[in-house]
Amino acid sequence: MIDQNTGAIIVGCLLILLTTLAYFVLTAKKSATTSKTKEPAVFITGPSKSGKTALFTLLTTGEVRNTVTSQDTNIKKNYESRVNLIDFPGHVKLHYKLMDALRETEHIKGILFVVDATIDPKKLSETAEFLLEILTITEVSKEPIDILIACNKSESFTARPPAKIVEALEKEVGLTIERHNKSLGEVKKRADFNVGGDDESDDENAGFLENFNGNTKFKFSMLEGEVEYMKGSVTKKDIGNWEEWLDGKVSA
Ligand SMILES: Nc1nc2c(ncn2[C@@H]2O[C@H](COP(=O)(O)OP(=O)(O)OP(=O)(O)O)[C@@H](O)[C@H]2O)c(=O)[nH]1
Repeated sequence: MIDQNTGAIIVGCLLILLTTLAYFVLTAKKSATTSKTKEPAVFITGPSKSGKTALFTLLTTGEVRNTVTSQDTNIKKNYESRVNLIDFPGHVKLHYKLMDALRETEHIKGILFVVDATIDPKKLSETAEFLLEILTITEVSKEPIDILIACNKSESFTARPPAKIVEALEKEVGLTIERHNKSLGEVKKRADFNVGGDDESDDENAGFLENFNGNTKFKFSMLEGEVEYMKGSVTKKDIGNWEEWLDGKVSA
């Protein structure tokens, strides 16, 4: 038989135990969602089949190897004893992996955005949308993040000059911003009509995108982060310019 006092003590102990347990579970959950990765990183990204994994392999092994479409990230920890070099898959359905990493990494030293220079500039709209998606995060980060548009496959006779590719990308990014701001404007008008003038938008990217109104042509030079472009060829191991850019970012 347990007397009344012993019962009260047991219940008290159980309550303390449960409260402590709940506290630890909640704190662990909170820190898991708010803490950012502290290790500095350089990201390799860009559309599918542009040669990202081939470049990652060349940078990390010095060899040109056959690659297959990636479904997951490739990571080289302590690249040049300084940063994590991470290659992200290019498929649209896997872009979230990059977006999550962009939000969760505290020190992004630079982004190598690899494009296929042989692609018809008229078919760059998806690539521009992807780049804009990246910019909406990198441009509002504490430190501006620099981007290298690495125009790969330049040894091919169908490759276009990097300046042409960048010009086409700027145009497409500008058009995407216009479309976005126009539809946002329409949503706002409807909201004003319905609720009598609420200026607040729940679109987290609106602030950045609204900086660019229809009167100004979008240019990469308008951005906080520096956007450079250089040609190269992984197959021909002609990546000296990109490596120089990378060295600059890694040692900054
Ligand atoms: N001609 C040419 N082909 C290249 C070059 N670099 C890569 N490739 C080829 O392009 C194809 C795609 O290369 P990957 O490295 O797998 O492309 P990726 O960007 O990682 O593609 P995802 O994994 O789909 O995102 C492969 O067949 C490579 O051999 C290059 O400099 N010149």
